[in-house]
Amino acid sequence: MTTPTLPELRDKIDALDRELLALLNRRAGLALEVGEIKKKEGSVVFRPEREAQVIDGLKSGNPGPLKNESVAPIWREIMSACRSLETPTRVAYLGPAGTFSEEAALGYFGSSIVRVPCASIDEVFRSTSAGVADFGVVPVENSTEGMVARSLDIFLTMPLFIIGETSLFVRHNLLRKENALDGITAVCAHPQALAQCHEWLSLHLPHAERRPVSSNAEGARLAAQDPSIAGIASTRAASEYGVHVVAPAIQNDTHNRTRFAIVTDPLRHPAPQASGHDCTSLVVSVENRPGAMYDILAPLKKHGVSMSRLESRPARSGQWEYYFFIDVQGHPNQPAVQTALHELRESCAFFKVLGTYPIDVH
Ligand SMILES: O=C(O)C(=O)C[C@]1(C(=O)O)C=C[C@@H](O)C=C1
Repeated sequence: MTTPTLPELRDKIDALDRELLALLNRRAGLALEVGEIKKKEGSVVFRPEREAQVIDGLKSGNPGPLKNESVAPIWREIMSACRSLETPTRVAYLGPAGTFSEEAALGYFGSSIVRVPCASIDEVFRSTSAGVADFGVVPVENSTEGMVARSLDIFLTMPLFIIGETSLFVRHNLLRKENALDGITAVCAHPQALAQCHEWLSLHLPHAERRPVSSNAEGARLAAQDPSIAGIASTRAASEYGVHVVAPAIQNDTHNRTRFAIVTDPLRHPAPQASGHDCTSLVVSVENRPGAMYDILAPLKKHGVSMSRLESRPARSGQWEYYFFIDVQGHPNQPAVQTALHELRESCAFFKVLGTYPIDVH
């Protein structure tokens, strides 16, 4: 048997690509029909639970050699393109172009979206609440630095609902106009990025001022204007602002990940239905009394509901009272979850469901 030549193999790839394109167009046609039905019903287009099920189903039946981790990004893009035929999806995130929040938004919704870059996390929440955007993408937790306090505080007051989550490996790079470390007097980046890189900064730029700015992309933009300033941002931001990566991967933790929540206005978008692999996020507060914490955890144990996260934030009452942010596995339409939440609510001074959504599929 003769091995095929490069041109022969490429001809075969071209033929398959034409078949794939024809199939994708048939899929897009079906999505358009689905869109018509939704328009008649007056129901929403974006269905995170359905998208999670599509990806889960394909991954579990994937015969390879395509790697399973390639399946989710490919189908997110396909569904993003199909979704955009049904209706535009406007997504707010902490901008400007080149931020990790933008990367998270594109990773979750795919690139066929209308981008709504915002100047601050507060503005992401406000734009989503005011209907300037359909969805907002906000950082909630970092594997090195812990919770993003500002996001959690806003969750307490804003009537927004979490409908999804996504997480991103965050590789921080030192960016500068000149390709050298000499002469850097200030490093401009988001406070979280400065904290996530403090070990490298202390070792290599101990005398440079660490100047917090509104986003890492803003730091990259400032670095592009002034050679005495360095920024800390992604390689995407480096090419966006035309600066050098002077030192790659300077974060303290090589496995540095940030988790983002996808939020929406519950009056315009219903909570996702159960996908089979779901998470429910809550915030509760309890009176400052013995056994209060036990009362929170007991209903979960009693009904076999797993808790995947527990964070506390001071309630700012001056009384050493706290809000607890809790993630439990499951969807409130499952009887065990429903009963556990009901019992939990009884023992809490404050109880709010922040959202229920499919667990991030990679
Ligand atoms: O199944 C639907 O409801 C669709 O609109 C189709 C589709 C898809 O492309 O598969 C697109 C958008 C939704 O978020 C979910 C899935």
